[in-house]
Amino acid sequence: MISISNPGGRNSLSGKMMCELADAVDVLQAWEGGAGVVLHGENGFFCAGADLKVAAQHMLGPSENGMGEEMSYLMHHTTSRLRALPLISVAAIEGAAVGGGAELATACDFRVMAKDSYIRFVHALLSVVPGWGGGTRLTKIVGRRDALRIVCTADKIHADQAMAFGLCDEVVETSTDTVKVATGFLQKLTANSTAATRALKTVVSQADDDAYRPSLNHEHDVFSRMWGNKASAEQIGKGGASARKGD
Ligand SMILES: CCC(=O)SCCNC(=O)CCNC(=O)[C@H](O)C(C)(C)COP(=O)(O)OP(=O)(O)OC[C@H]1O[C@@H](n2cnc3c(N)ncnc32)[C@H](O)[C@@H]1OP(=O)(O)O
Repeated sequence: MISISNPGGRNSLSGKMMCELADAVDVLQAWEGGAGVVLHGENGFFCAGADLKVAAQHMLGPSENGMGEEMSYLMHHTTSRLRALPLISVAAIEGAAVGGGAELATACDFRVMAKDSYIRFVHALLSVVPGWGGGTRLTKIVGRRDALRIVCTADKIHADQAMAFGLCDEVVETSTDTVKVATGFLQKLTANSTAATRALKTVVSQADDDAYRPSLNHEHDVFSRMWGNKASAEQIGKGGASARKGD
C-alpha cells in the first residue's frame, strides 16, 4: 500500500513528498514476491495535485527557475515506473483526485471510487496542461473524445460518470470502505500464481505502450512551457482551482 498524507493541504504533494513517492516506487520495483499494490490518500481525500503554496512561492519570486520542468520530469518518471511495475495497481479514491492527483490516479491500472468522490482535471483553469503524464494516460484510458471533454471542461467527474467514461472500475457506496473494496478488487485479480500475474502485467503493459513514451515527451514539453507563465502564475497565486469554488 502507498499512502499519501499531507493533512493540511488535501494531500497535495510537496517536492519532498514527490521524492518520497519516487522512493516508494523504488521499493516496489525491488519487491520480487508481490503481485499488487493499492494507492490511497489519508484522511478521506485522494490528492489535490502539486502543493500550490510551495509553487506560488516560486512563481511569485524573482523567477520560476525551471521548477515546473523539474517537477514534470520527476513525476513523469515516477508515474511511468509505477504504471510499468509488474504489479497490478489500484487507486482507492475518496474525496477527490484533483489536478496532479487526477493524473496520479491514471498511473494505476484500476480506479475504485467512493460514490461521493470525484476526479477533476483542473489544469485548464490554471492555464496549463497536465504535467505528471496524466494527459497521455487519460487519453489511453477513455479515448480521444472523452479525454478532450474531461480536460477542456475541467468538470468534476463523479464516480458514476467516471464509471460511464471507463475511468472508474468499481463504485463504493460507503466511502470509508474504499480501501477495503480496492483490496478485495485487487485480490480477485491476483488470486492466481504470483509469477503468472507479474508476467501477465508486463505483457499487457508492453503491448499497451507503443505510443506512450513519445506522447509523454510532448506533454512534458508543453507543460514546461506553460507552468509559470503569467496566466498560470496568477491562478496558482490565488490557490489554483479552489479559487473557483462552487463550480
Ligand atoms: C500537476 C499540476 C497540479 O497539480 S496543479 C494543482 C492543481 N490543484 C488544485 O488546483 C487544487 C486546489 N484546491 C482545491 O481545488 C480545493 O482545495 C480542493 C482540493 C477541491 C479541496 O476543497 P475543500 O475540501 O473545500 O478544502 P479547502 O479548499 O478548504 O482546502 C483545505 C486546505 O487545503 C489546502 N489545499 C488544497 N489544495 C491544495 C494544493 N493543491 N496545494 C496546497 N494546499 C492545498 C487549502 O489551501 C486549504 O488550506 P488552509 O486550510 O486554507 O490553510
